[in-house]
Order: sequence, then structure tokens, then C-alpha cells
Amino acid sequence: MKKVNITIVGGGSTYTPALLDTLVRYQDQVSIDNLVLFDTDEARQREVGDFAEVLFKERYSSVNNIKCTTNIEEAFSDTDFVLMQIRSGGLEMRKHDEKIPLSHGVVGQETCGPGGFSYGMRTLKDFIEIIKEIRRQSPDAWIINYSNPAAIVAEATKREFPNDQRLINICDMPIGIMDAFSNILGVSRKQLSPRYFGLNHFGWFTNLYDQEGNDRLPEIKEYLKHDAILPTEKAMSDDSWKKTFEQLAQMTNDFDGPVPNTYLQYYLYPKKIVKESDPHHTRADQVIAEREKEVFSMISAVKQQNSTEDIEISSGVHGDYIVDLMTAIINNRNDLFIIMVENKGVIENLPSEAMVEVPCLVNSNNIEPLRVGPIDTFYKGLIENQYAYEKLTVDAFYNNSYDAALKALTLNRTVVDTDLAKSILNDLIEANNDAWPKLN
Ligand SMILES: NC(=O)c1ccc[n+]([C@@H]2O[C@H](COP(=O)([O-])OP(=O)(O)OC[C@H]3O[C@@H](n4cnc5c(N)ncnc54)[C@H](O)[C@@H]3O)[C@@H](O)[C@H]2O)c1
Ligand SMILES: O=P(O)(O)OC[C@H]1O[C@H](O[C@H]2[C@H](O)[C@@H](O)[C@@H](O)O[C@@H]2CO)[C@H](O)[C@@H](O)[C@@H]1O
Ligand SMILES: [Mn+2]
Repeated sequence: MKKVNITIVGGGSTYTPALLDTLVRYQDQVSIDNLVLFDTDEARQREVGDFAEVLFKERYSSVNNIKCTTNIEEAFSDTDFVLMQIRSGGLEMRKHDEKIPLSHGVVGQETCGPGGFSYGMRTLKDFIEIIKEIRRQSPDAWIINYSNPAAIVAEATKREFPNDQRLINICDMPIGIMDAFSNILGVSRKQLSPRYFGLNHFGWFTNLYDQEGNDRLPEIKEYLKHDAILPTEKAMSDDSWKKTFEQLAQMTNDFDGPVPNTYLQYYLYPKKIVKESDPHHTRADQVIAEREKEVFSMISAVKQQNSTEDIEISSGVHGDYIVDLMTAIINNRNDLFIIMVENKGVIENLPSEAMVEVPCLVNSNNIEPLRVGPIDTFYKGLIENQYAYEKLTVDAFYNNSYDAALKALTLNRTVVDTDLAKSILNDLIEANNDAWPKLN
């Protein structure tokens, strides 16, 4: 098997230990030569690097070299795969993204509404610079991006790198949802083949075929008429994720048609979401107190005993999905993944240039979207509105345009009112300061 060099950008991410664990578990499918962790936060990355040393020495010792660097010029030479999971501004800035909109009575969320807008403006600044450097050092590397807000990132990267066929934006939410569905159906997720359409964090399942070709989605819809579906993953076992999955039942029953992604709750029930949010303690506070703390305690425990034995390296679909995609490319498998791609007629009655999220067949040379065809008025209307918001956000970034930013936020279903959009935007500008381009 050909050996590959892998770089993880956001080496200090809370998701990196589980991703490394997945790479260890998949060593019969992907053989690693050199592994690089790149992060701007040296202390944070050192911790994950120390963890990697112990993990690989114990369970994957054939890896030639593991390097940690904060020097971007050292990160990408001769790399084959770059896996990206950066959080520009960290969880501290996520608090502002969530709390500022909530202080105005608007949904405060990591990737949706004004919070996603704010996070997007920060991310693009860092992200584009990193991709340029990757392409300077390793023009043929595959770049698989998880960094959020993925919809905004995908729209910007399409504009900035229009001919780059090896830059892939993905999200694990659809398969996180599929895991929960497969649990109800008693079928493993990998035996289910989804049909899905929309934008990132803004899509719907239309079918869920099993290996005999039967569509099992009607069973899910029937189930949701009287029972809630709960997340299956440990990473999603807390109350806020349970609540999110519970809302899926109402969303599915309120509208006749396909089954929505859980993220649609922020757009379809914004008043309810705000009412149930605590503007002083948001998801960012919870992640800092829980996931971040747990991951770094786990690392301390591994370092202390110099072994991973009997220590649970909390994993979920996140690591598996990115590595499954990587191995489908390496091994030319033609497997199906839900990916963000340029529409180009896949969803017949949406703009050709929209970055849609649809099932695609992936092999060593191609990412081939499955045709969706035309979609119904309700979904078309929602998606066109949301895509206009995404485009204007990217316009605001590239043109340093306050006007485009105001139009983006006014269009967003979580805001709507212009005066409200203006107040939120002004507060976000102040909080983000130099982390955003200056808007004129
Ligand atoms: N697409 C998806 O479905 C999906 C799923 C889960 C997480 N995510 C995303 O993954 C990312 C990581 O999440 P997290 O909770 O682990 O965040 P985190 O803050 O724990 O980790 C992110 C890491 O990125 C580093 N970083 C920030 N800016 C950087 C830059 N310019 N260059 C290099 N490194 C940089 C930080 O120092 C930090 O170590 C976020 O963007 C999150 O939204 C996406
Ligand atoms: O609020 P957070 O930081 O816990 O999560 C936000 C992310 O939520 C989704 O990711 C899920 C993922 O789908 C699931 O498989 C598991 O790994 O947990 C993640 C959440 O912890 C979403 O797709 C991401 O885009 C969000 O960043
Ligand atoms: Mn996602």
C-alpha cells in the first residue's frame, strides 16, 4: 500500500485526538508515512502532540515521523492529505457570536444566523491564507475541510480557488443524524444510502435506501409521529443535543415532505429557540466546561500512564467520516458521501453556482454528485433566501462592504428586521475588531 503524508490543521482541536484514534483504527486502509500537526496555539497543540506520540508508539509504530509545528512554512511540504479543523478566534470568540445576537433577542448559534456570519468573517481571513500556502508547497494535495461555518467557507473557496478540484468541504451532521435513524431501523449506517439536498446545515433527506433497495425513510417519518429520535453518539449525549433531536419530530410533522437536518430548527422556530436559550450561558460555555475539559483531561491521563490502555478516547462519526472519505480517495472506492459541491444543474431549479450539499460518489479522480432534479417551492424559497445570505456574506468579506453585511443579516431568516440587523452588526464589528476585515 502506498504510504501517505498527512497534515492536520487545527492540530490542537478538541476533535484531533479522536481523529488520530480513527487513523490508528484504519491503518489497514491508509498507511501513514509522516504526520504533521499544525496549529497557531503551541501549548494546545503540544498537548495533542504528546498524546499522539504515546498513541502511535503503542498502536501504530510504523508511522515514520510525527511533527508538531506552529510555522506554516513547515506544515505542508510534500503532504498528500490536509485535514482542516480550525476555529478562528477560538471558543472565547464563539461566546460573542452566540451572546451578541441573543442580547438582541435573536438566535445565537455557532454557524447559523448572525453568529455564523461573525464566525465566517473571521474564518475566511485565516482560511484563505492557509489554502494559498498549502497550494504553494503541495499543489496536488487533497484538502478535506471541516472548519466552520462550512457553507461560507465553501462559497468563498469556490470563488478564490475556482479550478481546485481537490479542495473538499464536508460536514458530519447528516451522518450524525443517519446514525440515529439507523439505530431506530436496526440497520448499520453504512448499509444505508441517503438521498439529500440543500446547503450546509440547511438540507433535507428525501430517501434512505437499504441494501435491498427499499426506502426506509417512511418508517422514520412514521416513528417521528409518536416518538422522538435521540442521538446515538456519546459526543452528543448532553441535554442540548437531545433537545435538538427532539425538535426534529416537530419539524418533520409540521411539514409534509422530506426530513430536515436538525439545523433547520434555528430557521423554522427562531422564537422558540431564543425563548429556550440562556443569553448568559450558551453552547460555547458548555463546550468549554465539558468537551474541551474532558479532552484535555483524557490527554493528561494518557500522558501520566504513558499509555492509552483502558482510557476512552471519545470518538464519534466526526473522525470516521473524514477518514472514510480519505480512504475512498486513496482506494478508488466510489463510495457515497454527502459533500458541498457547485450545483451546476444537480438541483435543477437552483442557481448553477450555488454551493449545494448533496450525495456524491467519490473515487481517486472524481467527486460525482448524484442528480437531485427539481425541488418543491417551499424548499426552493428557503434555500434561495439562505444562499443569497451566504453570497452577501462572502461579498461583504471580499469587498469590505458594510452594505453587503447589512443586506446579508437582514435577509437571514433569524433576523429579518433592518434596524435589528444594524444593531447586531455594529456590536459584532466592535467585538471582532481586527479579526474581521474593516467594513466601510
Ligand atoms: N463541518 C462539521 O461538521 C464539523 C464538525 C465538528 C467540528 N467542526 C469544526 O471544527 C473546528 C474545530 O472545532 P473545535 O471545537 O475542536 O475547536 P477548538 O477551538 O477546540 O480547536 C480548533 C483549533 O484550531 C486552532 N486554530 C485556530 N485558528 C487557526 C489558524 N489560523 N491556523 C491554525 N490553527 C488554528 C486553535 O488554536 C485550536 O487549537 C471548528 O471550526 C468546528 O466548527 C466542524
Ligand atoms: O456545539 P458543538 O461544538 O458541540 O457542536 C457543533 C457541531 O455540531 C455538529 O457536529 C457534531 C457531529 O455531527 C457529531 O458527529 C459529533 O461528532 O458531534 C459534533 C458536535 O460535537 C455539526 O455538524 C458541526 O458543524 C458543528 O460544529
Ligand atoms: Mn457541520
